Amino acid sequence: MKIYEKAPAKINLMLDVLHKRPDGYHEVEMIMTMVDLADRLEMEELPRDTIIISSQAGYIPLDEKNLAFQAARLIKDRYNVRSGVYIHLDKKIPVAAGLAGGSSDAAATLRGLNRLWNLGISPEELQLLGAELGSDVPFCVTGGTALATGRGEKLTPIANPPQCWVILAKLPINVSTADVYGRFRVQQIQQHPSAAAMQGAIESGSFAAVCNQLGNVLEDVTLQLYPEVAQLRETMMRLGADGVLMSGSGPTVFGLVSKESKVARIYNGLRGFCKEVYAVRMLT
Ligand SMILES: C[C@@](CO)(OP(=O)(O)O)[C@H](O)COP(=O)(O)OP(=O)(O)OC[C@H]1O[C@@H](n2ccc(N)nc2=O)[C@H](O)[C@@H]1O
Ligand SMILES: Nc1ncnc2c1ncn2[C@@H]1O[C@H](COP(=O)(O)OP(=O)(O)O)[C@@H](O)[C@H]1O
Repeated sequence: MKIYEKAPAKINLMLDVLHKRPDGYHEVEMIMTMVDLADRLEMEELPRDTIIISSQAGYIPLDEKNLAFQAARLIKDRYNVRSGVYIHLDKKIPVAAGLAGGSSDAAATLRGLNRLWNLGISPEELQLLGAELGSDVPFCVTGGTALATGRGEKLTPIANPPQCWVILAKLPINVSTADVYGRFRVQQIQQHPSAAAMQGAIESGSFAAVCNQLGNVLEDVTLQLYPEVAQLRETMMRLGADGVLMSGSGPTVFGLVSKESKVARIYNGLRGFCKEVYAVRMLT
């Protein structure tokens, strides 16, 4: 039997860092949602006690460094599953981009193997397993739109933002999340974005209000390291996106656009500047 799972990318509509914790992680407040740009996973049971990963993408690890491998190993160990699994990853989400591609693959693996092996694990338990793999994995398990606190693993589902187009642009730079958090200094932040204000904007259903509340304190770090990302951000604004922000630790910059008539112009304008551009819908 084969099981298929879709692993969508996330964007952070707001991201604030409160402080660095004694365990080295940062306490955050984020509002995250999913967009319709997704990896596709195919999972098939193997009689032997082994985990095999393949992918059409030549640039991700296929061994135990792969987050899908780690998710399969975790679920096998925790639930004493003797059989193995073959997982094929059809990668569409850019890697190390601030879009949680690896985390979403891990979450899709947890969901898929729960079905493949009839384990009956609840979504809450899958989220707890996900937290052992990475801070963004619990959100990717259930998706939707959520306020994430703690190191990102404590989730409160909230309303979906008003439907719109999301234009994503990624320059050929790989950003390390650990490096960006490592360089972040909370005392250098002059204006913190507000989770409450973003939640209010979303609940009001006003697209303009959502655009006004976009904010990400990690932008300062990544934009300073890579001035070309700042340029890309400005270009997206100039081309007429209604709201622009860097997602997560970057370097992907996204623009929210309400009018379909503007999408092609912005998309084509960016393509002159950046090879990887996607125009997708929010997954609401
Ligand atoms: C910044 C965000 C925003 O959604 O996303 P990405 O840019 O990675 O997509 C997340 O906080 C990333 O979550 P994730 O990529 O799962 O991070 P993890 O694997 O848990 O941690 C990688 C490293 O980032 C740092 N880290 C991560 C989360 C956090 N709240 N504080 C941290 O300081 C730690 O140094 C950790 O060793
Ligand atoms: N299934 C996977 N897909 C993508 N990257 C993966 C995967 N498994 C492990 N990785 C590694 O995880 C790192 C971060 O990848 P990714 O999740 O795409 O970044 P981000 O969290 O910034 O969105 C990369 O260095 C990549 O090699």
